[in-house]
Amino acid sequence: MNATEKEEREYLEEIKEKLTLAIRRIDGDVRQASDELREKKQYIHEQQSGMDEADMVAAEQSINRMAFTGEAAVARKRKLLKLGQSPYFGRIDFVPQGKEKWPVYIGIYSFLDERQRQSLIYDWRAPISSLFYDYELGEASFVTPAGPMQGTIELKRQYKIRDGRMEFMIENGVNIHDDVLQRELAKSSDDKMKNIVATIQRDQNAVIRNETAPVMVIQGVAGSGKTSIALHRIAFLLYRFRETIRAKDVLIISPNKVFADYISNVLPELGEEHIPELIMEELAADLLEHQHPFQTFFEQVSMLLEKPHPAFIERIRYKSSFDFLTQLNQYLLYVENNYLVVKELRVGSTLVPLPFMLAKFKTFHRVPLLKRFALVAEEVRAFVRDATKRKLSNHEKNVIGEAIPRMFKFHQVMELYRDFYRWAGKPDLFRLDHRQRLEYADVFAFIYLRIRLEGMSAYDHVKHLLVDEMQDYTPVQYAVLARVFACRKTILGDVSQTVNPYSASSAETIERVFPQAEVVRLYRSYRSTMEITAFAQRITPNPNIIPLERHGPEPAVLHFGSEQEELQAIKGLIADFKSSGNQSLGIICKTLRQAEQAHRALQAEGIFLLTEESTHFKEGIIITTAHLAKGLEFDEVIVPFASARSYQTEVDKSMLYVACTRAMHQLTLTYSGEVATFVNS
Ligand SMILES: Nc1ncnc2c1ncn2[C@@H]1O[C@H](COP(=O)(O)OP(=O)(O)OP(=O)(O)O)[C@@H](O)[C@H]1O
Repeated sequence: MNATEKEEREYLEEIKEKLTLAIRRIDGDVRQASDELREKKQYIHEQQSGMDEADMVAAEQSINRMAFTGEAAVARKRKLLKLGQSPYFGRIDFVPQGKEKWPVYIGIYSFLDERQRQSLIYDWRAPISSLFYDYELGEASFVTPAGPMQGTIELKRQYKIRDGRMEFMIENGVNIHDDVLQRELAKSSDDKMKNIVATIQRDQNAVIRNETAPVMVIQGVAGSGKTSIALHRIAFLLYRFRETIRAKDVLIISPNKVFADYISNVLPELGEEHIPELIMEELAADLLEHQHPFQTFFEQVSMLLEKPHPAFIERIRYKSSFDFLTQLNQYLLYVENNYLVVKELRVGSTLVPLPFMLAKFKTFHRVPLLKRFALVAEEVRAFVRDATKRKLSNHEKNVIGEAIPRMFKFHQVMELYRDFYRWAGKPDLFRLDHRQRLEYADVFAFIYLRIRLEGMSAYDHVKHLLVDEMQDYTPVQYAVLARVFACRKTILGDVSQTVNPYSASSAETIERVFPQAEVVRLYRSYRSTMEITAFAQRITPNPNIIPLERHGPEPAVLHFGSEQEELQAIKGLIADFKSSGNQSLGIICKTLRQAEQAHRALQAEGIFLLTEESTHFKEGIIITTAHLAKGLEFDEVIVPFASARSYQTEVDKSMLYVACTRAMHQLTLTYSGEVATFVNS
């Protein structure tokens, strides 16, 4: 051990000591708070009879305050305990111009020596911590609340501290990030998504710390860290704007419950509370007030995979186009200009003249059309009241209330939605599914019409919206999101990983809906070995992808005489996996039917079947579909039934690409008959 390392180890012990003391102090505070709380409750209980309402309110407030202080102390203690395990991961010695050297240790949370009023550990989100991510040795600057601060970085170190013990320390080198990154990526993954604070890369840091973009669109290749970055960005914004945004003010829209569960660890690991999340279908059901049953996205994709009917594809294709949104908007104009015929109105002996009626409709022209009638009716009632100089009877009120909506051709948004297809000259493109539900492609278009015609304010409280898997949402869906969520947004995805190529959106499409968006493109891929990335590139090429230099076995493509033989061989692969040291294995099929078939054959091997109904991510060996595996990753992936018979269409190709890009270290495809042509191309 050299002198520097010895010094650092001693310093680590010192910090741990200080953390232990701080924890003890908190324990004391918590004990005191709980004693006081008990005493206060006792006092109130005894004095209750003599207290008036104001006393009771004051007592309740003081109890709440005490409880809050107690809870805050407990939360702080939890953070300090975690810091005790791994207090910091980086250090820079920064010398601001004309000032003394400033050693800055950076950790997952901040730690202040309260007695000396000195920061011992800086939160990774603090302004000064950006130096660690953005610069090597030499000149550097960061932005403080008082303006930019220039200086020089004289030293940069990285540490891996686990269970309070220093595992390694890396000094100054130009590639210090790469060394640690390589070690991190070579590890096996056994669990849910993890935080990456110690190895955030410069381009990723720029996205995380962007404070200005009203809409941030991250288009990144498979494994480029999009989801990780987006979650770190939320943690950053919660820190930076802690006075105005709380965890409960953020909303994550995820593709499914398993994914939501898979990512649910990251923010708590970063010390933030749980963030509310919804899956797209839940949002849709909520916006439809649970009144219109509809097909799910999974069901739509399953139909495309199992029975790809041309008319069904045509409906999806049309409703996923930007033109469709334009036509809906044109139709709304047409409705305004043609379906509302304002007339004069006779109420008893009073005539409400046409100019009055027109003027009132004009006054409310910004109000959604179907909401205007009630407002105009109020005005008309006032007019008649003034004219007759008496109160109106209920009958007269009702006459007015009913007569005005009658000036409009339709009453239900569903009638208008059907009419849209007649107007567009495409009546065949609207169909309910075999269970009389809306097809998935219609859900957001119908919601869009509802919002435009009836208004909506259900999600005004959301201050930041995160949308993952953006490629799977259509322009109409984005138009709905834009209207429902007026807040800032982070939208991320990869157009190569669409599960439905007929309805895929690229960053460019999203830019058309959000012209104010800042688009960032990420090409470095961190997840897979170069061999796996090269293999996946043969399925869906992307010349821009930059795989991180990390090697592993070549992906294997194994041929068998029959499906039985194939499944028998997979049992052998599972046994190999169990003795390999790898911790997670994903067996990823094209369809649920295939996954169920494989599950039946492999059940004895302790495999968990993940389906659309699953709500939790499972560790170990999982069998699932490519659609559900999207966003997840495994040390090892097996793709069964990778035959030409099974993988034929564009949708199939997307599925194969998604399945292969889930593998971090090892990938095996098995098939019987002919191998899928996408694999050979
Ligand atoms: N800077 C980094 N340091 C360490 N690991 C990283 C970094 N960036 C990404 N990773 C790792 O790369 C893997 C892929 O990250 P993530 O799932 O966020 O990517 P993604 O772009 O959302 O992937 P996909 O679109 O393929 O689902 C994860 O294991 C993540 O921890």
